[in-house]
Parts: sequence; structure tokens; C-alpha cells
Amino acid sequence: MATEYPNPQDLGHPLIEIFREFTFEAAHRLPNVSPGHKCARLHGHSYRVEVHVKGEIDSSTGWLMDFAELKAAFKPLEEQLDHYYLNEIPGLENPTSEVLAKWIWDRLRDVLPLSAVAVRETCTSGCVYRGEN
Ligand SMILES: Nc1nc2c(c(=O)[nH]1)N=C([C@H](O)[C@H](O)COP(=O)(O)OP(=O)(O)OP(=O)(O)O)CN2
Ligand SMILES: [Zn+2]
Repeated sequence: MATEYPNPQDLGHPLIEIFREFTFEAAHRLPNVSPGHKCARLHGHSYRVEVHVKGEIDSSTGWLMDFAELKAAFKPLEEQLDHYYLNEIPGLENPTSEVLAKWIWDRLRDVLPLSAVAVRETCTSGCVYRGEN
């Protein structure tokens, strides 16, 4: 029989999720689509990335963590991505939104208590990565 754990909310330690949005400009092409596909051509996006973290509100500060910590954690990634050709970056040879979201997750997972990484390529399309099952 599965162990039943108390709901953290019943203990007065509600879980909260905070996030910060980052933007960067980059070029890419998708090498594995059919030759006639528009995304096989070199093009660019104003990428928007949301980094979400989850945890408990600190009773003293009243926050989970300073938003500035999210900014600092993402900075080294922004420096690798902004105004670059994504296909040339190791791990992003096929830079779909999905691959990019996982690439970001893998680089932040040991730095932040991640709950999700969302990547938007356009105003209407994007993906959300929440780690492995
Ligand atoms: N599941 C995915 N599908 C697509 C991805 C992706 O990363 N994951 N990427 C692309 C292209 O990069 C493309 O630039 C963005 O796609 P799309 O939303 O189709 O862009 P448009 O704004 O040009 O779409 P409209 O149909 O003109 O509104 C494609 N698919
Ligand atoms: Zn694209």
C-alpha cells in the first residue's frame, strides 16, 4: 500500500511557484524537417523563456526566493544564446522549442528548484518542459 504523505497546505507550508521571463534573439533552422518546410530555411525568433521554480514561502522574507536569483541563474545561458545561431551550440543541433526547453532545464536543474521551463518562439507557439517522468 502506498504511503500517504500529509498535504503541505495542511501543515501551513503552502507550495508556491514563481517564475521569471527572459527574452533573447537568435537564428535557427530545423535540419530534420522536409526540404520544402519553411523551418528548413534559416530564420530567426525573438525567443521568450519562462523559468518556473517551486517551493515554500520563507516565513521571514515572505518569498520563495528573490527574483534576482532567477535572473542570475539564467544569465550564463542568455550569454550563450542571445544573437547566436542556435544550430552551432552543442546540444542544439536540432533547435526545436522542445529541445531548447530541455537544454535550458538541464543547465538549471542543479542551480534552481525547477518546476517548468517554457519556451515561446512566436506569439502563438511554444512548449512547456517539466522534467522527466
Ligand atoms: N512542435 C514544434 N513545431 C514547430 C517548431 C518547434 O520548435 N516545435 N518550430 C517551428 C519553426 O521554428 C517556426 O519558426 C515556428 O512555427 P510556427 O508557429 O508555425 O510559426 P509562424 O508564426 O510562421 O506560424 P503561422 O502559421 O504563420 O502563424 C515550426 N513548428
Ligand atoms: Zn523557427
